Amino acid sequence: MSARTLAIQVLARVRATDAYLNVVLDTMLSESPLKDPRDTALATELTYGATRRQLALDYAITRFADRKLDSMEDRVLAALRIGAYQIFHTRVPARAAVGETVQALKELGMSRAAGFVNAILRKLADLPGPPLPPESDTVEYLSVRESHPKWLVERWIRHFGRERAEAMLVADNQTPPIVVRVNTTKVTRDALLAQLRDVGLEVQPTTVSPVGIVLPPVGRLEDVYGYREGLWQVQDEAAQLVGVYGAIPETARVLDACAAPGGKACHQAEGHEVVATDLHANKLPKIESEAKRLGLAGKLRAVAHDATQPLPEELGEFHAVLVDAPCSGLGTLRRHPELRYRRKEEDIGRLASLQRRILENCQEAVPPGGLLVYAVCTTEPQEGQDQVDMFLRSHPEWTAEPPVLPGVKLPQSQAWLRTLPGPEGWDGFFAARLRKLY
Ligand SMILES: C[S@@+](CC[C@H](N)C(=O)[O-])C[C@H]1O[C@@H](n2cnc3c(N)ncnc32)[C@H](O)[C@@H]1O
Repeated sequence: MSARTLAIQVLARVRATDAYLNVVLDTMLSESPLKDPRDTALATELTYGATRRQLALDYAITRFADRKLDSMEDRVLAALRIGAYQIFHTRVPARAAVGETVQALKELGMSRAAGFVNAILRKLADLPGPPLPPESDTVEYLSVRESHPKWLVERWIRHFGRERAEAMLVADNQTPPIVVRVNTTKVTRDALLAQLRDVGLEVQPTTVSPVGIVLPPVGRLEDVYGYREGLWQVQDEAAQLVGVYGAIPETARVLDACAAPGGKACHQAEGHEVVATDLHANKLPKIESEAKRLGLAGKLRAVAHDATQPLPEELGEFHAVLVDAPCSGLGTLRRHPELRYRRKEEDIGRLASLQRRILENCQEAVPPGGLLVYAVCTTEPQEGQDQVDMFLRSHPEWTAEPPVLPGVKLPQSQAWLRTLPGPEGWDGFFAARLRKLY
């Protein structure tokens, strides 16, 4: 199988089943591994790139197609998107992009559609660049140019201003760097940086997180130095900052109430005894296997539990609770490129209500003097700052208490930790550190 044949099948399956792109890609790559690692890299770039740019590619394809995109067979539309992506966004010469994509479709037994796809792709290849609406309509223009739904473009301009909103849209179309958190129970960051350089990797420390390392593009992460030994765990710099910002005292027993897949729970387990709960029992083995790989299994227990419901007594008492709540995920669109087309504006209010219920329930588990760290990987104030403001207004026994962290300069506005997608290269996160006074 070629990279393009696999890429067409991946996009077709994502469209047909509404599945996550990363899950389908990983499954298909393990079912039908490509022999050359360069083909794996190409299939990854084509599927992620064509999904990130999907709205703009569809805008171009629609110009030349004599039928509606919705009525096209999944593999035909996937081939058109993959072909158009190569033409507009890669160095593949246009002629090869068209020829190889049409060939891939034929290999899938779709010879009858090949002529149709060939004709459209050739017309796209003749264009000087991707077609765009007039700049006079800012929202429509940015929506197509950066491939985000109009409601989201409008919303970001309203919340963050045109300049920041544009930077966020652009950042969502970049491939994120691979960032790992050093397992400080096994190695220091300086020592791990030196060890990774010794094996020939060009690594850099993260600029703000004191425990992060940026890796260069690598093949399988499992083959990178230190993976098997549990010296690091993949985690975006902004997600690492949530753990750092939490600054939970060393002796505290910690509940991570929404823990899967376990990045923040394992971070906490480096210094604390942690109970990691999640609504979905099928997500617990991933948390457990990561804790085991990192040598933290003795410090972490994973349990299925709904965070809107009172905690079972047998889980014991906690000094601090982390609520990394289910959210709209709008701070992580570069990692989950299909999410921007699936999310609806109404989801934000629905998720904010769920977060509110989780927060209300989890605050009960914190004793006077204890901490609650609330975090969401979204850009939306309704799920972040507004949520916490509302909580504090109705709970005079709680206060926001930003940590004192000598030597760590956090991106912080007033009492909160907030990161936004943009040139800083990290995900969008919001976190608040709350103390129960009485
Ligand atoms: C943002 S993710 C947590 C990420 C995790 N803290 C990490 O750093 O790897 C939110 C998690 O909340 C879980 N979740 C959703 N509703 C929940 C509920 N009612 N109770 C507990 N967990 C829930 C989801 O299954 C999801 O794994």
